[in-house]
Amino acid sequence: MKIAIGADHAGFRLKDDIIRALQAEGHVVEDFGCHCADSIDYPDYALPVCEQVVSGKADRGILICGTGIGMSIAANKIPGIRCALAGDLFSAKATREHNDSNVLALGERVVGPGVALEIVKVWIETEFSQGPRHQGRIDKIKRLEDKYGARS
Ligand SMILES: O=C(CO)[C@H](O)[C@H](O)[C@H](O)COP(=O)(O)O
Repeated sequence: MKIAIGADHAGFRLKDDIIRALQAEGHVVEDFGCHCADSIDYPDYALPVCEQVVSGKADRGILICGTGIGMSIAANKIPGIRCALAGDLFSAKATREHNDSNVLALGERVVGPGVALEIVKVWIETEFSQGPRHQGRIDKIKRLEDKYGARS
């Protein structure tokens, strides 16, 4: 799988751990920064990762900040992105099965690297549960984007 990844200054250490783990599993990872603890603004790093996903250049995206919240808010402003903030394995699995999430957000200040790497693994490996129940809800999210996207 091709995965785009980005982080702010509060998430770049976990990003590097995740990149190593994904590469060890054979995934192709493109790193959109940042690379040090100098304070930066997470929306600037959410955007290129999400653009890779909506353009189809990447299969999935992963974003890390202190809590994962800022990254997830920013990512979900971009039409076509379904970004899930996950801090546990159940949610990571469910958001793939139910929401077909295409971007995962993590909080380096919230989850330790051990849990984070397990979350990434289950999120990468879980397939969307095809079927009218979940697809119908995703279609309704798309209609929300169509109605409000230009103003959000
Ligand atoms: O957006 C966030 C909060 O939901 C992220 O956790 C950021 O990483 C955080 O705000 C950065 O905080 P800092 O005090 O500027 O390091």
